[in-house]
Amino acid sequence: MGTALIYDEEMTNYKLLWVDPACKIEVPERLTVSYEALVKSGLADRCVSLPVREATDADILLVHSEEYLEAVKKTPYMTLEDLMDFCSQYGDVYFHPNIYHCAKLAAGSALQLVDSVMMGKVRNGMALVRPPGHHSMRNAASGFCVFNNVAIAAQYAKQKYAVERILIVDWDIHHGQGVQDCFEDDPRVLYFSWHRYEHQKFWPNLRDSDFDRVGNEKGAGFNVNVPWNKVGMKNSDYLSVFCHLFLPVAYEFCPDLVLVCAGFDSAIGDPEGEMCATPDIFAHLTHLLMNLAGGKLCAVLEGGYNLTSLPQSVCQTVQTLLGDPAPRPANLDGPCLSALESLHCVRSAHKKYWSCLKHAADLPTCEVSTKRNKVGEEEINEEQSKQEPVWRECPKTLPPDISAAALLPDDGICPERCYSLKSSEDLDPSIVNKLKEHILKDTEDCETLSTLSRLTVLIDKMEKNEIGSGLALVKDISKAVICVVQHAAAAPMNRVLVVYVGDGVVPFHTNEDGKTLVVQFTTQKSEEIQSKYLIPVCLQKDYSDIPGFIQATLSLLLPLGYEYDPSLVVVVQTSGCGLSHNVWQQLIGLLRGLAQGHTLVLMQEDQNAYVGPTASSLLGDPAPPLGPLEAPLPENVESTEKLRLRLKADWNFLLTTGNVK
Ligand SMILES: CC(O)(O)CCCCCNCCCN
Ligand SMILES: [Zn+2]
Repeated sequence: MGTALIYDEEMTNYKLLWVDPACKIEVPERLTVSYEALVKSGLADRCVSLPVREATDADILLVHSEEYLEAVKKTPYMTLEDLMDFCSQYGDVYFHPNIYHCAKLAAGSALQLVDSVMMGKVRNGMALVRPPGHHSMRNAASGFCVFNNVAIAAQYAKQKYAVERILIVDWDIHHGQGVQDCFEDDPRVLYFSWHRYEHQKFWPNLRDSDFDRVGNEKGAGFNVNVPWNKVGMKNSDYLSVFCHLFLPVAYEFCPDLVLVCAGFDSAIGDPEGEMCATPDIFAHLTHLLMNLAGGKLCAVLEGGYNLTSLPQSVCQTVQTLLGDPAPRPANLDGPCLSALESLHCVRSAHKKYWSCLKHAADLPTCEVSTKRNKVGEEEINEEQSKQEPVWRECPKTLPPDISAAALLPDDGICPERCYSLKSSEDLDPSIVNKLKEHILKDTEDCETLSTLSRLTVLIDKMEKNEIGSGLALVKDISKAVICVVQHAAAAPMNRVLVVYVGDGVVPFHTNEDGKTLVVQFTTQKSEEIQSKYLIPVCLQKDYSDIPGFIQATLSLLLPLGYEYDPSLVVVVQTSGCGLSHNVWQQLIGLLRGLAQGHTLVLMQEDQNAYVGPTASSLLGDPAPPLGPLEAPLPENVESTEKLRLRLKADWNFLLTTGNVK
C-alpha cells in the first residue's frame, strides 16, 4: 500500500494584504517550495496523488460553532477595512477574500487523508495545506488558523469510522491550544504536544500550555504537554521525549489511527521556533510513529516558516512515510538540562494516569527549579543567537535496490519481495580462507562454510547499501554471530549493535573499544554489569510480559541505540525465547530506524515460523498493533529501572530527570 500526497495550488491563492509583523511569515511560498522540493526529489511521483475537496458545513461544525462558521462565510465579501476589523477580534491571524475557500480545502484535505487511510486505499499520507489549523478554537480564529484541520479530521474519523482511539502528535513548535480545547475531556483522543513556552513568555502565552494541564474529568491523562523553556532544543531533546514519554504512553494507549499536526517550525532556522533540530529528525519522528495503529498515519502540515528547512523537513517526512529507512542521526549528544526538567515534570504529572510511567520520579520538591535557570546551564549567548543558523542538508539517499535479502537453507522458501542469497553464490576463496583461519579452525563442514561466507557477502553488500537488510536461518547461531560481528566490526568506522533475544552466553566478549554494543534480553538474573558495552536486560520468567518487554525496548534499548548510533544492527534470536510474532515485529520495526535500516536478523534454523514476520518488518511493513497494554510486571519495571539508573552515568539518553546526579 502506498503513501498519499495531497496538494493543490489553490491553497496558495491568499496572502496578507496589509502590514502586520505578527503575520507576515505565513506566506504562500511555504506551500510552493515544499511541493516543488517533493517533485524535484522524485518523492511526489512515488506517492499516490489525491485530489483536495472542500470540507462541508457539517464537517466544520464537528468542531466549530455555527456563529463562527457563519461569520467566516461573510469574509469573501468584505472590504479591506472590514477584513482588518474582522481580524482585530482574534490573535495573530489574518483574513483574505479567498481564505475561507482555502480553509475549506485545508480541512477537506485532512478528511481526504482520513478516508483513503481508513478505507485501506493507502497506508499513510501527507497533506500540504494552508491555512494551518491547530490554534483555531470552536468560536475563534487564532495563529494563522481558520478551521482546526486535524481536530475536524479526528471528530470525522470517530463519527464515520467509529475509530475507538486516536493519537494526535503535534510536533509543531507552537502549542495547539485549539486541539487541546477540543479534546481535553475526551479519553478517545490522546493529544501530545511539545511547544516553545519559556515559562509562558512565548506565544500564545497560555498557562494552559504547561505540563500540568493533563486533561479534565474523563479526559484526565489524555492531554500531554511538553513545554520547552529554552530555545536551542536539538535532535537529542526531541528523541528523548519520544523514547521516555510519547512512545511508552502511545503504546499503552494503542491508537487505531495516528494524526500528526506536522508543523516544521520546530526545525533549525525557523524564526518562530529558534530550535536547533535538523530536518532529518522528522524522518525519525515519523518512523517511530509508523508501527502504531498498523501504520495508519495522516500527517497534515501546520507551521514552518524557514523556506529552506521547511522543504527539507517535508521531504524527510514523506520519504519515511514511503518506507525508506531514516538516515543515521548526526551527532546525538543527549538531552540538555532544561529538556530533562521538562521531561521530568511531564512524566511525574502523568504517572498516575499511565502504568508505563508509574515508576517515574516525583516532581522535584522545589518546583521553583523549573522556573529559573540552573546555575551552570550554558545560556545561548546573545551574538551567537543573532547569527543565522546553518546546517548540513542531509544527503539525498536512494533506498537500496534490494530492501531485504534472505539467507535460508536450500529447502527454505524465500518470502516474497525478498532477495534470496542462494548457496549457489560462488564462494569467494579469499573469504573462505579467512573464515577457515579465524573461525572454522577445526570443522570443515562445507554447509557452515557456505553459510558464513554468504553472511559476509551479505554484510559487504549492506555496507555498500546495495542491500538494505537481511535475515538468515543458521544451524550454528554462535558461529554466525561471531563471524558477523568480527567481519562487520573490522571496518574502522563501523559500530555494531547486537540485540540478543534469549538466554545463553553471548558467544563473544565486547572489548572496551566500543566497536560492539550488546544488549541482551534474558530471563536469567544478571550479576553486576561486566562492561559498558554488554548490557543484560533481565526480564522475569519468560517473555510473556509484553508491556515489560516493550517498556524495556522503548526506554532502554532505543535510547541506547540512538546514542550508540551503530552502522549495523544485528538482531539475534536464540531458539525457544517464545517471543510473540507481533512483539518481534515491533522490535525489528523500531530498530530499523537505526543504522540507516541496515538490520541483520539471525535465527536458528528451526525458527522459520519467524521468517515471514521478520521479512515483513525488514521490508518496512508496519508491525501489527499489540492492543492496549496492561501494566508491566512490577519486577520487570524494577529491574529495568534499576538497570537504567546504573547505566545513565555512561549513557546520557537514559536520563529522564533534571537532577543528573
Ligand atoms: C501553525 C503555527 O503554529 O505555526 C502558527 C503559529 C502562529 C504564531 C503567532 N505569533 C506570531 C508572532 C510573530 N513573531
Ligand atoms: Zn507553529
